[in-house]
Amino acid sequence: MPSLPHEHYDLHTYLHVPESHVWPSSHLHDHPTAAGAGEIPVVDIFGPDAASLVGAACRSPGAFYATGHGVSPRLLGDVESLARRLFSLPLRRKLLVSRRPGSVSGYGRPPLSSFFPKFMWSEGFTLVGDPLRFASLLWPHRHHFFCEVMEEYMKEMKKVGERVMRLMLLSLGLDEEEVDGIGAVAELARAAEALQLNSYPACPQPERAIGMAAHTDSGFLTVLHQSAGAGGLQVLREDGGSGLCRWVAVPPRPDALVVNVGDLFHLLSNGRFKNVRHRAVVNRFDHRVSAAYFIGPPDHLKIGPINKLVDMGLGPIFRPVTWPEYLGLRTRLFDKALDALKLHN
Ligand SMILES: C=C1C[C@]23C[C@@]1(O)CC[C@H]2[C@@]12CCC[C@@](C)(C(=O)O1)[C@H]2[C@@H]3C(=O)O
Ligand SMILES: O=C(O)CCC(=O)C(=O)O
Ligand SMILES: [Fe+2]
Repeated sequence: MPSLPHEHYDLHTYLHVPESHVWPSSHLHDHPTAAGAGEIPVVDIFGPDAASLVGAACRSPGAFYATGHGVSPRLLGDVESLARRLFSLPLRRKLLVSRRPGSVSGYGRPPLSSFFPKFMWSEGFTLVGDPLRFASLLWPHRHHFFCEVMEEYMKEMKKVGERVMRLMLLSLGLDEEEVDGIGAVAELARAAEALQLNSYPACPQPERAIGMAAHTDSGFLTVLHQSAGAGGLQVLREDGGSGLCRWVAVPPRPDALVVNVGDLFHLLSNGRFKNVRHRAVVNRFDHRVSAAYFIGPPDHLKIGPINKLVDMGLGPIFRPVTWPEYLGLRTRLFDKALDALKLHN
């Protein structure tokens, strides 16, 4: 296999998984078919009892299928086909928009990959802010469609995120006034957001590779669209009471987006909502793509446990932090970052 610049691999060309992408079985434990399916709650986010159903799902497992979201299938299809088009561009073109050191956006490996000795079976592109500066380099003569679709998609995702966030806060016992008052939802209009497009080519030996290593997302919440087909998303679920965990498959549903609780909502809820650990496995036949939309607080806003949720006896579990500070902590500590904010052990 010819070597490519910057250790980039064309994953569509391999008949065997190269050593660089073979993961030790300790990381892949019970991978991938052992995962049960159909165990993630489904919630109509404008339906009856939406707040209490969302609340229950966010306590455990920390993820749910959101239906009734109102995002058009046309828009979801456009995002998916543009993601496929982007990743199928020649490598030299994609490298024009590669993620620069210290920058959050661009083409290349996501930050979590630096914590693992092996490469993941995926390509990623992170979009923060105006899509034009990337699109004009990727498609010098035909970038308008990409920009229009991504902008429309981010707007729609923000609406879904805002709705879900409101339901989450209401379910925690805050009333409408408090929800607007604490700033979280009101501030969402100026929230920080990022869109991560992921591409998982079919893999000749899926049991030896991983598409996206196990992690929690750092923001408030993530809204994920995944292409129809084999699926690959799995969430870690505690088996009722036993303390044992197992991976549960979250296959694509045509009517649903997947919502994941992130670290900062775990912190905001003083530990009530579960920042769910998840990963993406790959499969032999299907080239899967996903679009993960991350919502977090605006950069300047320190997020700490909501006063009303702080137990009088226990006090707050975490100290306040901004999203950029927290991303900095994650860069050093990865999945131990939240522990570093704990006020008592
Ligand atoms: C806003 C962000 C969330 C993210 C880090 C980032 O700055 C941009 C990429 C995002 C992503 C996507 C893949 C998984 C993840 C853990 C990673 O390494 O990069 C998330 C990050 C996150 O949630 O912290
Ligand atoms: O592709 C998926 O199903 C998961 C993606 C993901 O976890 C992420 O982008 O943070
Ligand atoms: Fe994630």
